Amino acid sequence: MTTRHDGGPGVRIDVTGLTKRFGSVRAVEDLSFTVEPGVVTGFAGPNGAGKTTAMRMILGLVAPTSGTATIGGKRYAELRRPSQTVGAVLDASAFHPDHTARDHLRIYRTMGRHPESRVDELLDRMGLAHAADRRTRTFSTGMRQRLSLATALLGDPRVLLLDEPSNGLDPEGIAWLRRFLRGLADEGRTVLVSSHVLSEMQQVVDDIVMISKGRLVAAGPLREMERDLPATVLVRSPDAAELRAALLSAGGGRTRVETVSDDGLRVYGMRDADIADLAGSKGLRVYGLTAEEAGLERLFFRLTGDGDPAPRTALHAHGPPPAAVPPQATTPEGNRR
Ligand SMILES: Nc1ncnc2c1ncn2[C@@H]1O[C@H](COP(=O)(O)OP(=O)(O)OP(=O)(O)O)[C@@H](O)[C@H]1O
Repeated sequence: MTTRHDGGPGVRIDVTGLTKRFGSVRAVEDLSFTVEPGVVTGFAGPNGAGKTTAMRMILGLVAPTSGTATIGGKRYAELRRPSQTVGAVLDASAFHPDHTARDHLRIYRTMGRHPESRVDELLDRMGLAHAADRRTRTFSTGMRQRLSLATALLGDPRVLLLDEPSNGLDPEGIAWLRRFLRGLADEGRTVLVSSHVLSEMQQVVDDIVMISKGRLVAAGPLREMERDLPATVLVRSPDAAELRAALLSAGGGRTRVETVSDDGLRVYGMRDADIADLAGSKGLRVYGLTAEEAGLERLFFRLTGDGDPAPRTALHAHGPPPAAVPPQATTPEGNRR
């Protein structure tokens, strides 16, 4: 077993040929990937791609139609002390509204037979000590996410599976979550975190498993995938048609130009300064130039062949990103309520 981190033995997740059909719905189809310890692995894909179903199969909550998922070489049902091996958050809202944060953790602590000291330790670590005796009905989304994570960590598990943990978090909450996930990986843990917001995931993950319509699209280190993407520049110009012709003519076959809106072009294979110079020399107006980073969204759309996503950096041509979806009704220990 390998780990890219020095902090103790790591536990790998192996998913092999995993398939789940619900009647005629192919939720997960012949999915194979590994999740390594010591890094944060993003499980990315649009709504309905099959992320939750795959995670539920890894956790033994849904029986696969075929294929296997193992944690440290064992299926979930074969683990001797599951809550000391795997912590999971599939739903950050599954709390009894009248229980306090401390009540909640004490119940799960008792069920998992974890040391009593874990409750206060985790309330502290999650920044919830001040709210320990408040009823969870008064908790904000961010506080609920933190309490879910605390529950998942009660058994000090080496493996964490988190389904859309950034859902509903404000920018400060997302920044906290990023630091938290990085800390878990730095402790040598195996961290699989799903999200349908690819741009958000890009800032925290080391490895990525990308799925679409239940199938694997790509898997591997994010940096390597990004390297394969050509740099692009978004250009906003009221003379877009003329500029497009000039770019193609000057680029001599090395430059590709995509029309993204009435006055928006995406240019492949030419630097922003060269585009500005060319436009100036032809007397064409340019109102905006944005060098785009090789983003996960572009990678995803390129790999799935579904066309490029709406440009968000400069042109805002196609409206806001999709809304977050509510998580599923499952407790951190995986039992439906
Ligand atoms: N119990 C079920 N019965 C029938 N169909 C299901 C069931 N659970 C999931 N599905 C279907 O399987 C597909 C994958 O759903 P899943 O929730 O795993 O996707 P997801 O990637 O987690 O999406 P989201 O980001 O929206 O949560 C969807 O078409 C969904 O409707």
